[in-house]
Amino acid sequence: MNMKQKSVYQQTKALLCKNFLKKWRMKRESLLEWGLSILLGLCIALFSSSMRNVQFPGMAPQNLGRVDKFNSSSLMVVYTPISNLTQQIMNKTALAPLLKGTSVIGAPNKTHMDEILLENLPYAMGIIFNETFSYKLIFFQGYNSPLWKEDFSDFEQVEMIRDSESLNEMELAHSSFSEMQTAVSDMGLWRMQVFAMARLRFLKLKRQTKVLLTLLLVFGIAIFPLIVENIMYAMLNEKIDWEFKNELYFLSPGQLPQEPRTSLLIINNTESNIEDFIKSLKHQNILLEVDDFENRNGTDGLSYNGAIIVSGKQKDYRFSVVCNTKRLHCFPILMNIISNGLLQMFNHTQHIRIESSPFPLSHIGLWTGLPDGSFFLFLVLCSISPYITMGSISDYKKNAKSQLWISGLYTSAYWCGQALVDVSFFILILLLMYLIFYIENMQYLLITSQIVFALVIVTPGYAASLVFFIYMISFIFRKRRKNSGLWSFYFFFASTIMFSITLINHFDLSILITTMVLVPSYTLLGFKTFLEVRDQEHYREFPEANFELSATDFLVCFIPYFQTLLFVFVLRCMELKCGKKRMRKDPVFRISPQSRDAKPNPEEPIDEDEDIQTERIRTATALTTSILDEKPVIIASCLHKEYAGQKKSCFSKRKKKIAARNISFCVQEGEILGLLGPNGAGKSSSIRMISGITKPTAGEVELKGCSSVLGHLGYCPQENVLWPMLTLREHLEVYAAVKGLRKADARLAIARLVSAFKLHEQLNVPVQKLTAGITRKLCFVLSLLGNSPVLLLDEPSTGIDPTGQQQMWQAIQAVVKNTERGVLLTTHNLAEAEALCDRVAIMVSGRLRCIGSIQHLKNKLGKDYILELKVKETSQVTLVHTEILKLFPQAAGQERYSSLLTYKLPVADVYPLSQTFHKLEAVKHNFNLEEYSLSQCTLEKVFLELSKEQEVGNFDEEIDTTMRWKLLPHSDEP
Ligand SMILES: Nc1ncnc2c1ncn2[C@@H]1O[C@H](COP(=O)(O)OP(=O)(O)OP(=O)(O)O)[C@@H](O)[C@H]1O
Repeated sequence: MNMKQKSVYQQTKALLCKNFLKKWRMKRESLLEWGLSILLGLCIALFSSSMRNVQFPGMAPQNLGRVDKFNSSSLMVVYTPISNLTQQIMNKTALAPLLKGTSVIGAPNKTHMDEILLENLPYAMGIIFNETFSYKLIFFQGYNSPLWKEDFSDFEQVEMIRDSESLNEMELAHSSFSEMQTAVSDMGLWRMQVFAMARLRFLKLKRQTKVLLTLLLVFGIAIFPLIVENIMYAMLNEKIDWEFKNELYFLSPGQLPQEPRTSLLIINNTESNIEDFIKSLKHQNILLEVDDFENRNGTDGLSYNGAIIVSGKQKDYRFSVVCNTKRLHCFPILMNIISNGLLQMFNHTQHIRIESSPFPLSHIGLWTGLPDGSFFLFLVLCSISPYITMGSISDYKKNAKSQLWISGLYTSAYWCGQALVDVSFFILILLLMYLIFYIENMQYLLITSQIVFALVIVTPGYAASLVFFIYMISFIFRKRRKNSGLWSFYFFFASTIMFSITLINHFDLSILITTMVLVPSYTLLGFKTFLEVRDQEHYREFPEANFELSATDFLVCFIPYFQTLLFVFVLRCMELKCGKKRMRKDPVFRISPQSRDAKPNPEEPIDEDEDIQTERIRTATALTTSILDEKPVIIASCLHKEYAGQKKSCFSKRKKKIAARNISFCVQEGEILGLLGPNGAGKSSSIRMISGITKPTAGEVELKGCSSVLGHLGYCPQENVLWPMLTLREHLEVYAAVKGLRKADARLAIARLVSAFKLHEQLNVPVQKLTAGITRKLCFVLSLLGNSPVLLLDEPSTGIDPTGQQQMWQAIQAVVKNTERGVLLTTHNLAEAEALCDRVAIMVSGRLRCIGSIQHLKNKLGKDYILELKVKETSQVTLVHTEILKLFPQAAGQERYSSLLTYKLPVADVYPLSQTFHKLEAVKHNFNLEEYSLSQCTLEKVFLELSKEQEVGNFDEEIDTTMRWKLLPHSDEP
């Protein structure tokens, strides 16, 4: 084989292996599920051989008035500050139809504006323009403010005005939520959340065609033996059911001889006339041969199929029948002829018919009395529940559960809401199975009102116990795959084993009840068996009377209820031990918010800049202060996070990955803090620790309002945590209910957010069909819903178009400004940070590198100059480098590509610029440079350079601090 062939062969082999592995991993789960279902099907043979989108009520149309009906002729608009731009904006704004006749006045500053506003109270409104993108509108409460406007059409001519309206909408929406939410009690909120979770579960179940198809398949398997039995029974009945008619062996009068029929021989041994009997036989349409003279005794010769010998006296006949041994059914026919003859003699009009029927094959009864197919039906019924109730595993894996908890969902509300739908659905399936069982066994069943009552008690209990049992299993295996097929098989297997144990022990009641208690899937079948046993016991004593259930019998019906209570309790304990940090005190599970216990940070901060040290001290002080008003909204103190890294080989030690090192910062009320940093710097880890999703290895987090009723967070995670089958509207409605917004409030809040973010067209589209940008917007909008005192936004604007980003920025500013809320925002977009953040912190390799206002960072890091030189001949590079260091002794070399040299020059080296350029011109001339450039260092450049500190692989062990970029010393002069 030559090299080329060999290579093609190897490539093909590799491709085949890759494809096989890929396909195998992709299909493994479905294979498991379907495979096990088929396995379940195979058990049939073994066994028998052994024995809309539902909408909340649509939004009620609200006539809230129109903007152009807004009586503004007497209104005065005062704006500040006065600049060319603000004047232009206001002139344009004054042309808008709704401001027709309104006087627009400029005020040099805020104090001046307030004076004018007070003089003209209440017919005045103020506009304060900010430096960046936004401006603030000031209205006197209750007067003239265009609060409830849904119609934005008039605004489309002036984009600026429309934006301000959305901004205003957002502010108003948020200020109104605080009043609404306090009105919802703990139990009221719990109920709302339960219904929201039930609705969520119902929608998911309804739209998961795979689950429904699997259920249908299992259901089909369950009733398959019954169907087969019935078909076989019908076929056998049709073929074998036949009547033993006289014509089978005997000729009719006047009929020609025809094999195997003969005439019927009557031998009269009575010595008298038997005319009455003969007459009655003639009515049966049989050709008779009567021997009155005792010529024949009926036993000799094969010329007759049968003979009746009559003896005795008149009216006291005795009959003997003689049959041809080759005619199998002749005896019953002769018996029937005699019987009907006698009936005729006694003037009875009816006559007896005899039929041959097969043994009822479809009802080969086990000695419990349960027929085969029906018994199998019950067994499969026990194992159907995992297909319905294991949805919480996917919620856990997709982080949807964490997201709901962060949004304030009570743990118990999550499980109870799910159970509400799962239990009802399971009861429905049970009832359907009962119906099938009843139809199948109608003639054998003993149904009394007491049995029906017992079933009515036991069925919901059984459904609830099995559902909570599976919730427990789902919680334990929440990090694994959803092996519903496997669990279904285990349930089937366990029930079969339990039945065998009770069978071996001759249905001993104590053993039966023990197995019912120990194996929840067997409880129903056990109860059925229990009824059978009680029936048999009763029948032995009183064969005639119907058996009735005693009070102790009814106690057995409550076994599943005890199991349910036990499972709910275990679930609660597991949630308490391993669940997420709770934001609120659960009114049902009685779990209190977990105290964020502080573990001391092992690392001492080293080589930290002054601003980081100041922030650390500020954070420590804020943590210990007892004055609530001075408490920041977010306090992150000495946060440290270590992840267990991957092993390089099975013998090597697992290296830890440090994502955050001793981070301290706080966010004040009304502040937006931007957290910047390169990929893998530890931003998301920090935000996850603050939200409570991840537990810090060391350090402490304190959030405002976390132990109060409003203790939930507005969190927009980096990945979109959504349910693909649900529509945008359904997501908003579910989260609104979780956050405790009443229906009317939720409707209003949703309408406002939808119109502010222009999501009308996507309202009823399932998330899986939305574009990435819209999906991201939805995640952001969900975090805005409700009155969250803390907003944690992890790269919210990723994938959103510039218009959407602006809407988002305005919304963030609107919810924060002049409120008690604080926002922590991570972003890679420096423009976003500049537009939004009051302060910015830059993280590199898990450490905070600098923190402060944008201006502070610019002053601190962005003052140096960047010198770039491109040489024509690479041999000149060393010479040029030496020359530059000679001319600018403080120059710091940056990256070097073959012919491109980059230096960072401190301001002191550069000024005066004329001299610098003179020197550079000389270098260009002497060293034959292609080109050179000298430019100021931007914030972006600083960010990029700080990012370079983060070397790949730093996280496995300690950071190599020798690799750190040393900032040049800078002077305070400009
Ligand atoms: N669950 C985890 N297990 C192990 N390592 C993790 C885990 N989560 C994050 N890391 C590691 O921790 C480091 C910090 O990750 P993190 O997601 O916090 O960075 P980031 O700054 O948010 O990055 P990006 O900007 O890409 O979102 C990374 O090296 C990452 O690989």
